[in-house]
Amino acid sequence: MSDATIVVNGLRKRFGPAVALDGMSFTVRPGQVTGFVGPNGAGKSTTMRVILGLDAADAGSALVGGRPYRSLRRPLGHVGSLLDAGALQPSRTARNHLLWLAHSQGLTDRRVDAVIERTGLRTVARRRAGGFSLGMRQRLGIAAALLGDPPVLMMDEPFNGMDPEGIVWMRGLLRSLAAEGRAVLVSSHLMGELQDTAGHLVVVGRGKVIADAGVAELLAAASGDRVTLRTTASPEAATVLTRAGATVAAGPGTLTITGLTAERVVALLGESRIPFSEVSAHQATLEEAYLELTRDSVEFHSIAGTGAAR
Ligand SMILES: Nc1ncnc2c1ncn2[C@@H]1O[C@H](COP(=O)(O)OP(=O)(O)OP(=O)(O)O)[C@@H](O)[C@H]1O
Repeated sequence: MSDATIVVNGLRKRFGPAVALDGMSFTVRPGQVTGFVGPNGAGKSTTMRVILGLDAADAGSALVGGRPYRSLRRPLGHVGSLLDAGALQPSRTARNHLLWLAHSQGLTDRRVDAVIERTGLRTVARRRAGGFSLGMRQRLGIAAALLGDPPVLMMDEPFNGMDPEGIVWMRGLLRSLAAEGRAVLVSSHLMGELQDTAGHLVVVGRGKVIADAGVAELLAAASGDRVTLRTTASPEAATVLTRAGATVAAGPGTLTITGLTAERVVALLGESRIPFSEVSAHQATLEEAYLELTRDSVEFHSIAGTGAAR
């Protein structure tokens, strides 16, 4: 799918004195889920609105499959989006809402039934959307986004309001949409939602990109080279490992070692016949990696955290 890219280049946007976008640039590639994350007010929604032509940027460009959204004749066939799941006519049934959208874009009733099936809405398709829970509205919004079978998908906080079963379902759906070769951009606040789903992360703060990298790469960088060791012979272990060049810090019941790999630690302890019950390389979570990256970009730190509560 060569149309499956989003290219955002140098976007700037002010709302009065507030700078919403300050040179936002990134590319969303096909075949993987790209997580779009950052603190409140970082500019995620504004970026998505500019990509969809709902807000005009003061400078820069945003292209979907190489073209500005506004130049697309049948946009649903190029990009599907979920921005505000509340935006629907409450008296229409879910199916009628989708039929109305489909007919406005020259799409068939068969597409409507296909997306109802794919989003698990079959049993409620003839119910009025006004009575839907937020999670069901999200599914309906996603059904609408999929109507035109677009190569590009963009979703603003699709996990919002979903119960745990819905979250698991959503992760699977996002992964399968990406596996079909689509470019999938998903904003989220909760890193746990994106762990095991996103292959790539675009981390933003204060209107620009802070990090743009593969998830594996970010996790490796955040994990550092720390190794945890559990042993009943701490002093002996510390002596051997320090002599081999490591820095050793004692924690509750464990030693934390930097400067040696877990394999090397095991080998050194074995050579010196020092007993141990655990040697493990520290594996950061996506949330730890994210918090580390965005530490300087959060608009409102908690008062206790800044030491200002005196
Ligand atoms: N219509 C608007 N009028 C005035 N200011 C706006 C408007 N839309 C966005 N902003 C401001 O632009 C900045 C970026 O907001 P945006 O909603 O894009 O961030 P976000 O990353 O999506 O935040 P959140 O995670 O809270 O949804 C914020 O400072 C916000 O207050």
